[in-house]
Amino acid sequence: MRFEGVGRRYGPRGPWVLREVGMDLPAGTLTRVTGANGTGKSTLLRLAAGLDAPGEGRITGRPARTAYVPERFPAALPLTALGYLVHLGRIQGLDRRTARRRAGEWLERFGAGGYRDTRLGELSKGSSQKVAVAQALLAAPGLLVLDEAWTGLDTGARNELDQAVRERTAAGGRVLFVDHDPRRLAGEPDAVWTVAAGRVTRFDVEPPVAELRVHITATAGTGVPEGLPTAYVRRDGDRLTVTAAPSASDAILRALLDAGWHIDTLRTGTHTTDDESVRA
Ligand SMILES: Nc1ncnc2c1ncn2[C@@H]1O[C@H](COP(=O)(O)OP(=O)(O)OP(=O)(O)O)[C@@H](O)[C@H]1O
Repeated sequence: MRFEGVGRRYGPRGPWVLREVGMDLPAGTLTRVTGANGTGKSTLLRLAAGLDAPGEGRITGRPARTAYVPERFPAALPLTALGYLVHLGRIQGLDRRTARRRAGEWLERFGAGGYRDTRLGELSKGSSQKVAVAQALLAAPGLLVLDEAWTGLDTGARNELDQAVRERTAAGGRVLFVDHDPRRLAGEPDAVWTVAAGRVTRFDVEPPVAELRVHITATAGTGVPEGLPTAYVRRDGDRLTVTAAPSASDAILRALLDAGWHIDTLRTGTHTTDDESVRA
């Protein structure tokens, strides 16, 4: 699936919210979209899901089965949770038995099995969100679009949705998501795209966001030990500063002590771009 020169504005004379978007969504991949509030993330996701059409450019290769979960779920329908899911499953091409079985399974997975016969309007916000997510997963979509879909879910259901996302990509589906929590599926996306000033640009790797780091300073040694685990090393006179992930600290301390260094300080902090500028 591909965006080619896609632009979108609201109203014929409105400002362009997005312009010249060129984005690939290959089968079997997880794609994250980031960006500040109001930059156009939801607009991009609605375009991807086909709920909104580009004002210019085109989107090709969208899978026939596409599902979308918004942050807020319109629950004012006179149906029970199960009735609603079966109805949507039928619309998505499932036979009634399969729709009923899968609806029950997804409600159970998200811890909402007890609400299957509850009317949508009587569900709490969290339970409504579980129904919204179940609705999107029912028919194993080739494209799953999640716009802050974790909001309002309890921890168990959030983990279950993470797992469902992994299952979708493993089965060859595409998953496109926005979430305010930078730890959501951290390290798992195949691509991260950022929306800013109407443009959508790709990061090749997910930028570390406030990642915890250990900073070790040492003196009185001679050479920098070889083969330090992935670390940024800065030499400043006879002082060495090593910055790395906390999981690497034992190995780094051992290597420095073995090489005759004296450890002065060890502190933890968050990742800063300064660390990158001193990459050894
Ligand atoms: N239906 C609409 N009519 C007019 N303007 C809209 C409409 N939907 C969005 N916009 C405008 O388009 C811009 C991008 O909105 P969008 O909701 O896509 O951003 P977002 O990055 O998802 O924001 P947030 O992080 O706050 O959810 C905003 O300036 C918004 O006011």
